[in-house]
Amino acid sequence: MALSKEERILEFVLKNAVRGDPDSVVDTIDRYCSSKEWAMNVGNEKGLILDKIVKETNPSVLVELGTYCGYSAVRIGRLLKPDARFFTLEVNPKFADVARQMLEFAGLKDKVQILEGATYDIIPQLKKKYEVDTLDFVFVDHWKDQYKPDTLLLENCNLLRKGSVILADNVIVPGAPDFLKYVRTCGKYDCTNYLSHLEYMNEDDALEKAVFRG
Ligand SMILES: Oc1cc(-c2ccc(F)cc2)cc2nccnc12
Ligand SMILES: [Mg+2]
Repeated sequence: MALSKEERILEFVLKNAVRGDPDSVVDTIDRYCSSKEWAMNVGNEKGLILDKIVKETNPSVLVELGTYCGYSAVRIGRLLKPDARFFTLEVNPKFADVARQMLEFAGLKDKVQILEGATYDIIPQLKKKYEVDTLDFVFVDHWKDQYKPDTLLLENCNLLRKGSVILADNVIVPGAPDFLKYVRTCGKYDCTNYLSHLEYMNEDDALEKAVFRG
């Protein structure tokens, strides 16, 4: 069977990046996806904004919704303190398998836990099954129609506390209008928009930061 695009990206990393060096993994994925095949990684331009917000937050317990090939899991994982607990959720088994190998190659296997399944099944398990109290940081980068429902689920599962940071990718393209309207008007969040560009393209895109008021 021919390799999938995600497997081609992984193969390029295994051949061209430096094992155990997360920065080289991130740079190598960006090189492949900007020159050979576009893929929906957050990319380096929005990635630098993500880095800055992760560093400012310095999270101890965090979740990513949508792992894909593991690009942002490597990006975030490389900035975390040794005892941080980072869960990344992926519904597609093939993507989860690529991400698992990507994280292992980057040397982040023990820092990032990939949870395979639907966010609406896993989020309600975080407290009891994964011993999470509340979340310091959530990176939302999965299917746009899930952004608002999963934000409501995080609230209703009491996983957010005063200061919990939700950072959402793609609020312009593909866009998550119902999520944006909700976090900006419900009165529970302080919102900031970070205008940038769609990964590997010149098209506008943005990240939205929504800090829970508690
Ligand atoms: O960063 C992203 C970009 C796109 C995407 C696809 C096709 C286009 F034409 C433009 C943008 C989809 C995404 N789905 C899930 C998570 N992140 C995504
Ligand atoms: Mg995205």
